[in-house]
Amino acid sequence: MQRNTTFLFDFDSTFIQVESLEILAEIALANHPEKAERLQAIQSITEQAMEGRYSYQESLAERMKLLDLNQSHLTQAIELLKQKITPSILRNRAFFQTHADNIHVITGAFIELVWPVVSPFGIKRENVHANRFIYDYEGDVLGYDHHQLLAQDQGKVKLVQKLALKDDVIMIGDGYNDYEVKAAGLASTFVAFTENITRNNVADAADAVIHELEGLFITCQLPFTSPKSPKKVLLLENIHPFVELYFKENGFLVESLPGALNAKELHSKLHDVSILGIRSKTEVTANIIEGAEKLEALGAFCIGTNQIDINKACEQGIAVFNAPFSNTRSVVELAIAEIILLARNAAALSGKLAKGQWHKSSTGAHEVRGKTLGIIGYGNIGSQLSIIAEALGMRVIFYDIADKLPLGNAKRCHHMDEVLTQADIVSIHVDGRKENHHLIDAKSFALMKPGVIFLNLSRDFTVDYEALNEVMRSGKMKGCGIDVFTNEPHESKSEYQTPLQQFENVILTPHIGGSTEEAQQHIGEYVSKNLCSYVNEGSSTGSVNFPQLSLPSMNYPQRIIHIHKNVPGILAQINRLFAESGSNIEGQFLKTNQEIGYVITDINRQCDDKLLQQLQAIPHTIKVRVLDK
Ligand SMILES: NC(=O)C1=CN([C@@H]2O[C@H](COP(=O)(O)OP(=O)(O)OC[C@H]3O[C@@H](n4cnc5c(N)ncnc54)[C@H](O)[C@@H]3O)[C@@H](O)[C@H]2O)C=CC1
Ligand SMILES: O=C(O)C(=O)COP(=O)(O)O
Repeated sequence: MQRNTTFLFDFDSTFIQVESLEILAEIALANHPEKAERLQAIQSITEQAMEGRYSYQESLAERMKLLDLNQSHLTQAIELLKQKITPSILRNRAFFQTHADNIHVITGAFIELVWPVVSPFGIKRENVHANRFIYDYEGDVLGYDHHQLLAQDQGKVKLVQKLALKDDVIMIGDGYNDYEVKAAGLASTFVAFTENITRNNVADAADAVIHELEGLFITCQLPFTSPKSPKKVLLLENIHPFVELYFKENGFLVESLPGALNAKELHSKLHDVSILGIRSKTEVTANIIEGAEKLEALGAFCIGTNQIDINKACEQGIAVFNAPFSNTRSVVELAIAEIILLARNAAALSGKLAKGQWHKSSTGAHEVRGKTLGIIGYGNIGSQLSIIAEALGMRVIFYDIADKLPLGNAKRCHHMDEVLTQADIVSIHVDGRKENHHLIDAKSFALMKPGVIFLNLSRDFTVDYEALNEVMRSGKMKGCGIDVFTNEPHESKSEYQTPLQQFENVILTPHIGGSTEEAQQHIGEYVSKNLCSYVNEGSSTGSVNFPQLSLPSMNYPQRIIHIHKNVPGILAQINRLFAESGSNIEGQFLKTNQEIGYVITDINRQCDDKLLQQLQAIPHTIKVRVLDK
């Protein structure tokens, strides 16, 4: 970069995506009767001040009068603002760290909010210039320090004047008061930053308009460029907020949507997406995968992967990841709760009392101690349920198609019918493979004992729900707990009808078995880290369809990843091409599974286009990826 350049950054709507005072107002006015009017007034004053149509000094005073702040509002606002850092700022953290001596943040926002957000970027405390609150002895905000230069009209101009910078100065911001610094002759260049908001009069006055921070590197001809153009991540179905933050911090562009998408919407969204994150609702069919040209990895932020066409993902060289045990405990706790409540008729009695009917009775209400729990599917969930049920004094029997070690005193049955005929409670925990369609049908219900309690917290299609309705209608069954339904809605708040709603002793939950904060946080951390290390370094740990390789970090100029159908002789062909091109292999890793061969080669130089084309042309090649150190 040119030496002796100082960069002055605005904070609100530049460093962060929002106006910090507006966020603070949202929090402080949350329960205020005039919330809407006051927020609107604050927004309108901010806008007028930012466009240079209103005195800054008065605008700050007016806005502060509308708020009644205390310390807890500030704490909440800081947490929110940390999540609102502008994406291109976030992915260029290295720029701020490298040039910390020459970067100042100059803002009318308050230091209490600004410092926690900018300090992780290595920006120096003495280079952050902001307003400050004044507090009473109880920590409530009395007001702000009117004497600060930044609280006054032309505050930024006065402040920069006082700094008496000797270097070439570049001011970057979205507001008219940022332009004023250049207009006053205190900066050689004013760069209008429009990633969050575009103000036409500000952009018109600017020497350059940049939509993302990378534009600054080009405008100012700085050799400091972002290492690669950022890859895009699409997150659906309300995935835990940690995930968005994690990907942004790792330099990805992230779009998060609250619901699932249908096939058409998903198809059109995926054209430029490298990583897709979903939960159980989004169907990722063969067609969708075929159309997603840039897709490298797919994360199921849940246990089940039956919603994804895994074979097609293998054919296209797309690695699929899930969280095989992060929500196991949550499902088990719900199942245990349902077993107890149904055994006590509590669901029916609670429903009656909710309607004003007091039905105190012990008839048909039972303890679960000593009762036989029959578990179908003794995997992660089934086996953990077994342990907790035994701890409650239940007798456990189970059936699994795989040879599973019985835990505690649980008894393994060799046929599902043995479980169905003996159990007082039957709980289904099989995986979502296609063969399990209507595993439990009318015949299965016929085998069960009268008064049985039935739970399905696995997948809807494992149970014939028409047959379940019939058996509930017949009165044979004591009750059922159902968490998974046919055609579940895509959005979290929707209407939903099922014939099971007509019965009393039922517990119907909207697929919340794994929906606890603990589970979602753990799933978020587990899956996003695996996805990130796959895309950035090639490690496939945690993948459900790729051979699992945990790789050392990249120490050589390039890592070439060759994904191919698992047929003999490919490795030899790859190595012949490396040898012929004069590349020295510094490290090599190979792992195969039934479908895929996964070869990772670290080489001592940048691979040229010819070599890449040759690697791609090896018969049975699915995909070649190149990772730069
Ligand atoms: N309701 C919810 O929110 C949640 C539901 N789930 C679902 O719960 C189910 C179980 O999950 P995990 O225990 O983690 O899976 P898992 O893969 O650890 O265990 C499934 C077990 O079922 C066995 N199995 C498969 N087909 C069978 C059959 N026909 N008969 C007997 N055994 C059979 C397998 O051998 C395996 O041991 C899955 O369908 C999963 O998608 C998981 C988490 C949350
Ligand atoms: O983990 C699973 O397989 C589940 O069924 C949970 O799905 P969800 O993340 O709640 O959409």
